[in-house]
Amino acid sequence: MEFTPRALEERARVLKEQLPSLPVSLAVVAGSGIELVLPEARKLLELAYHQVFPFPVHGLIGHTPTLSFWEVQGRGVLMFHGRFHLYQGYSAAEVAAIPRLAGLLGVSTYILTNAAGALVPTLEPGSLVVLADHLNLQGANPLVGEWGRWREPVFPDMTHAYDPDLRKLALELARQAGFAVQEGVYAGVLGPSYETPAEVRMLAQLGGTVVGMSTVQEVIAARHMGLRVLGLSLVTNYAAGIATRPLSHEEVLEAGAKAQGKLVKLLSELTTKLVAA
Ligand SMILES: O=P(O)(O)O[C@@H]1C[C@H](O)[C@@H](CO)O1
Ligand code: HPA
Repeated sequence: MEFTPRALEERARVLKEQLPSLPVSLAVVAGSGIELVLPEARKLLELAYHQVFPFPVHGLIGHTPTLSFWEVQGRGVLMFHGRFHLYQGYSAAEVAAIPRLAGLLGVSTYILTNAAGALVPTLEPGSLVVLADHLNLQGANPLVGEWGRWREPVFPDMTHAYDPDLRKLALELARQAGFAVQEGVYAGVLGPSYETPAEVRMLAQLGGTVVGMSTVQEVIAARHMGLRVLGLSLVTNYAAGIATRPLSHEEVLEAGAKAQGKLVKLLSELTTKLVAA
């Protein structure tokens, strides 16, 4: 059955009745191999994705697909553990369901994390990249057809897709914590095969800093919903040709798990600041 705006709106209506009645301001999405928690907050509820999304959910190693609801200073924070990827066979509309649902539930700020490969040799695995922009090289857009007509604007501006104030705040907090961090451009490819060394050279020449297989559809949909977006890439590996050994998803998951402490700390501080603002 086709996934329609009506189906998502209906699901959001039902979820609003199930979720604790706190004003929700923030949603956070965890990328591959990244287990996110908010150490200073209280988890009030957890729902499996098949209870949350009105389309069939099939998983991928590295993801425990659940939505958790946290209370931070009397406000609600949604955490989406795992995302939908085009390469898994999900449509662009399904991939974009997370930010759209978050928007319907009242979220105004959308923070996404992902695991990504470094396109430049100076960017070491384990470091963080605050996304300043992206290249959508996935050959898809979540606003095509009915979803684009769902709400205004039909042609959303993407000049400041990644919110300048949120970027500044994330950079400041990461630097204060002593993390290796820089701003960069996310080259979003379809996958699931990793890039060839020639593709990696091309992506770097196009202006990419990191490469990954997610993020761009979500960001387009989030901007269409009017959400402020912050994107954080955890560099899990050097991209092909820069890396000295073949790439594997297991390695990406392992590296993600090893460095996720940084993201947990940064997100915890960001959340506290943003919820209080
Ligand atoms: O969901 P993210 O973008 O973190 O997942 C990355 C990109 C691919 O799905 C996978 C490749 O190993 O990890
Ligand atoms: O090197 C990569 N390429 C594409 N996607 C990725 N996700 C993690 N690492 C990579």
